[in-house]
Amino acid sequence: MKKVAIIGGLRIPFVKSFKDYNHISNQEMLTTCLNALVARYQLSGKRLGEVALGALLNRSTEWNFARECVLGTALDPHTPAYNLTRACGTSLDATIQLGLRIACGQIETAIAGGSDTNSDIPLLLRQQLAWKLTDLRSAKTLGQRLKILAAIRLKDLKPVYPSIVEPRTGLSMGQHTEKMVKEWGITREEQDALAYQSHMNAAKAYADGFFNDLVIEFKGVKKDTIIRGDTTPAKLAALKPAFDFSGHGTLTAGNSTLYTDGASALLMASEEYAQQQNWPVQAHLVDAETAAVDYVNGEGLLMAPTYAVARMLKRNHLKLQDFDVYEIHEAFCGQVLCTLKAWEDAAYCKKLGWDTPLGSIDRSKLNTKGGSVAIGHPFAATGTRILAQTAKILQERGSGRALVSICTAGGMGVTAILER
Ligand SMILES: CC(=O)SCCNC(=O)CCNC(=O)[C@H](O)C(C)(C)COP(=O)(O)OP(=O)(O)OC[C@H]1O[C@@H](n2cnc3c(N)ncnc32)[C@H](O)[C@@H]1OP(=O)(O)O
Repeated sequence: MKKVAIIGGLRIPFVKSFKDYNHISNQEMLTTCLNALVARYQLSGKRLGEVALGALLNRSTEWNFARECVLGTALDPHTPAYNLTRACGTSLDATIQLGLRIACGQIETAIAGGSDTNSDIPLLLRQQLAWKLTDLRSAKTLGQRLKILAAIRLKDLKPVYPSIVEPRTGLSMGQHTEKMVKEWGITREEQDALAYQSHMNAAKAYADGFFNDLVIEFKGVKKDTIIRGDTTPAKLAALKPAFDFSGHGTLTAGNSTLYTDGASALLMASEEYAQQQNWPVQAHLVDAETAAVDYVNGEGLLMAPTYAVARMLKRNHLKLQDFDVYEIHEAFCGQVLCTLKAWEDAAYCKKLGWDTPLGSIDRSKLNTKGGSVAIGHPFAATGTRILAQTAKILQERGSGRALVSICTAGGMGVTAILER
């Protein structure tokens, strides 16, 4: 197996939805990231082995989204590309799939990436109207057409908005997380403290220039807009619950990810190819694991990373404490805290196949440059956002091992180990 090198990643600023990137398409956002990678690594006219990209809120007419993005760049048009989605784990999964192909020697270099926007969403027609319009297309006579048109009702015209509600439970991600934090006894104060830390870490990373080469200007926006260096524990404590209005809700706009628009991409290569190109290697992708939970029958929706990490640690003969960097996607601060608490719980860890608890992590190593609550979470873009950040942290450290973990809708988890 060849060593899989992460060369570097970048992204456009992540912004609060319905504001700066109104009506900007996923394709434009992601193509911008690809073109920036092309310029940075002199890829103009070069054929890459493969490109894997994803967007969750994409139009059905953009069925060849990834290839269209590639054709919008200065890459050699002989570069193949394919769409891939695994909810919020999309671009981490794209990196893993491409990494496997690099490791097997099938390809030498690749780009993974993702994009999502709530400000240019694909609205759908109601199914009743869609069927009527399909029938209209195949109607043979004027009479048949008039009959179909006459059957269209005003209520048929109401559009269908995509929603992040689990179809099998009817609950949103936030409502599921409210259930999880109640099960694990995670308090509002703990969630707000993690949110505060996320904002402080991100604001400090910006002040230190950490994001200078990770975030490129787009549409006049130079930096992420969700990060609040001026937030305070008191401001966070004053926010009202956003998902549970019974008086017992603890998730708020402050300790949850806000709806976000953005895109990110990551260049990878085999170790040998990176050397030939004189590309400094930031880190190596060492292993990865995915998992799923039975949330329909009671498991916590966003707890699948607990399983994935437990399996990945066993396979690599590692302990949870054998990491210098922990990058855990903050879908909600509550979900991160449930995950950490579950790893400390002996009975739960038995279920994960461990005789002893996985134990605690050193919290000072967690999301040290800010997590998704502060930076934002454009669903499919988060994976390569986290990987680019993690690889750079490892490069700056000079050595070390990082754990990357993302929970996803549908009760899945995507996790990976990076080393330098
Ligand atoms: C696997 C996964 O990743 S699952 C996750 C998938 N993602 C989701 O489910 C998205 C969840 N997010 C949401 O549903 C929405 O963004 C919500 C409900 C959290 C918040 O929506 P909104 O109410 O529109 O948020 P908004 O940005 O307006 O914030 C509400 C208030 O909180 C304030 N606020 C938000 N964050 C902070 C902060 N860190 N500090 C201080 N105040 C804050 C805002 O200023 C605003 O105050 P205002 O009403 O006085 O202007």
